[in-house]
Amino acid sequence: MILDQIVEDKKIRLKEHKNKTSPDEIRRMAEEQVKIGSSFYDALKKDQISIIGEFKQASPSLGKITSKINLTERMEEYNASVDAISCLTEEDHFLGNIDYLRTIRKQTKLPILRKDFMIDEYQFYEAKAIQADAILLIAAILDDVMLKDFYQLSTELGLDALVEVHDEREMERALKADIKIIGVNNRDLRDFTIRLDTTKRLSAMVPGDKVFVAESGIVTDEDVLFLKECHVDAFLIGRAFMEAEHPKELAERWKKL
Ligand SMILES: O=P(O)(O)OC[C@@H](O)[C@@H](O)c1c[nH]c2ccccc12
Repeated sequence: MILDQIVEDKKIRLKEHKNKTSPDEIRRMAEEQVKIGSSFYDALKKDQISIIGEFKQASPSLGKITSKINLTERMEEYNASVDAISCLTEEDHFLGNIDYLRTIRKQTKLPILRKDFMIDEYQFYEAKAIQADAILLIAAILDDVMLKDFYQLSTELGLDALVEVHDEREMERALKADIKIIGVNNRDLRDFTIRLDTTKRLSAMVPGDKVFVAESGIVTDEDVLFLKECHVDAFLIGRAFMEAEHPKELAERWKKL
């Protein structure tokens, strides 16, 4: 399964990162940071629907994504239209990098989500050191103990955690761990099929006080209308924004729909 491969490759990358910047050093860097970005949680919790705009240059399911605009142009559009940014930092399968997040940080005060496969404490200090405001926790690659420990560490570091689930069992685990921000990935990472109905199915389990995020496969007006019916608080949009000449126009239209 692709997820296993990504995690294996991540372990190798992690070693490289630790060799370059030692765990002691990264902790020190994390402690030194003054928060620049606003609150990820607050950005999604507000009454109106929120949009998280992603920066993603490739993925195992979509291959290489060609963008018509450069990163600076993209950030101008995002700054004027979305509520939070998601930046892929996974190198091998998504062609991400922590340097992209650093570049984005210089161009926005919007909250930034570090989108990666978090499997080691080191990555949380690193996220803090590069001035991310939030991190992603993927329930499918974490057992209950890791989920709880990483969630607690995030909170201690002042990082919001978006916990990603894909089925009822993972949703139950997230609810048991008392996670505040829950995302449903509509993409099945085992075969890459996309079903927006996943959000609809799981929405019934989510108590009203949670922040509920629909992720992946949101491309058309119909998709947006369908998900609004599911009472989500936010959409996470990658490909549609990456391929759009003017993501701002799309974001504005979708908010109003
Ligand atoms: O490009 P899309 O279909 O709009 O999807 C965005 C986002 O949901 C997707 O990139 C994503 C969701 N969960 C992830 C976990 C790891 C990497 C990437 C992801």
